[in-house]
Amino acid sequence: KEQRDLQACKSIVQELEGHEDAWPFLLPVNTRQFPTYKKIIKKPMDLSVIKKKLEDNLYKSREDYCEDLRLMFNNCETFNEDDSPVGKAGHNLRSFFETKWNEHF
Ligand SMILES: Cc1ncccc1N[C@H]1CCCS(=O)(=O)C1
Repeated sequence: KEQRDLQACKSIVQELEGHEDAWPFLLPVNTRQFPTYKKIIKKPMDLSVIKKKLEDNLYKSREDYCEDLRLMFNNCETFNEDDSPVGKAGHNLRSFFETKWNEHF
């Protein structure tokens, strides 16, 4: 049922936010600090936006929500080297997310 899905998606976001490798994803990337980001990444996404969209009921389905999380991780891989601190955090948090996703659904 959709209501149960929404609750599961909210709890997954909370678990991601509490993960030690969530620090690069808690807020939108600062484009003053990373001036090329807007040019390279066409659709920025972060955990604060995903959380807001959940709260505002903007996701049509759990797949819609999952798409935003995968967009966030793919943006990270596009912009960051795999062996950089942000790149490593992205790989770790993605793995944590996919595990939680499979636990719930
Ligand atoms: C996810 C991401 N992709 C590309 C560049 C930067 C980031 N995240 C930043 C978020 C604020 C802290 S930081 O500036 O160290 C890292």
